[in-house]
Amino acid sequence: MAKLELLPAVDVRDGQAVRLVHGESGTETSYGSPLQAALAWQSAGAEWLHLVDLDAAFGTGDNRELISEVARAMDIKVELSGGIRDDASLAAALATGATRVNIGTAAMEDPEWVAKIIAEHGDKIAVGLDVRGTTLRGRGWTRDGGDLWETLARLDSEGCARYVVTDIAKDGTLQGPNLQLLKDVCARTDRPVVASGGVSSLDDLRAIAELVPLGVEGSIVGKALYAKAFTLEEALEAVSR
Ligand SMILES: O=C(O)c1ccccc1NCC(=O)[C@H](O)[C@H](O)COP(=O)(O)O
Repeated sequence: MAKLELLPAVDVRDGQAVRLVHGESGTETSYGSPLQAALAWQSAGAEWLHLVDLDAAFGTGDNRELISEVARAMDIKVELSGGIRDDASLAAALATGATRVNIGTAAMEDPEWVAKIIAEHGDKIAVGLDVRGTTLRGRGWTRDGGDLWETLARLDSEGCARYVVTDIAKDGTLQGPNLQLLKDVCARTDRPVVASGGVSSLDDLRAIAELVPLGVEGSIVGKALYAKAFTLEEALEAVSR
């Protein structure tokens, strides 16, 4: 059976690595230098880094230079997220050398542009399906963006290569992933799914790994690593068999 990929997260706000609760601005816990965090995950054996520009996602500025510095310093694969909504921000994201970029808001607000970039860039484009219930949320998860299932069907028909699925109610809470949501998404698409939000324990990761045969390819892990619920080495070991 294919193993579950792990993507340790570095979410950047105002130049610092942070974690939010439910993705809400103002709930930040700071964890210092994003570059140091990213290098630590790489040294611990990560094959992927999930790197998020939260200011770009919220529209409160951006950390573009720092994000680029972090992405360029990595020898591992990078998934870049946050505020990629037009040609300029996409070009800047791809210029960092990121393996793939994650599109959120634009998938709801600018479907024609997203269809165009999917056609142009193939599996360098993933779409973030960030939901409360089955309602998508955009603009840093602050605004409703339509129905999950309608959007998934549209993106599938346009050839979207991969989805990053986040239950916002779980994100940053250490309350465990929404396994049912992941199963439901996998039942409606044959594209790989990356799980995000809520991982609290090695058992959570093992439970997500059970969904690999259904189409779950990877899991993002943020708060649990920063809170030292387990080490990345332990997590990689837990999903390696
Ligand atoms: O990814 C985004 O664009 C984003 C926008 C607004 C708020 C949060 C956003 N991302 C958060 C993440 O990707 C987290 O790193 C990830 O879900 C990890 O969650 P957890 O393991 O629960 O800390």
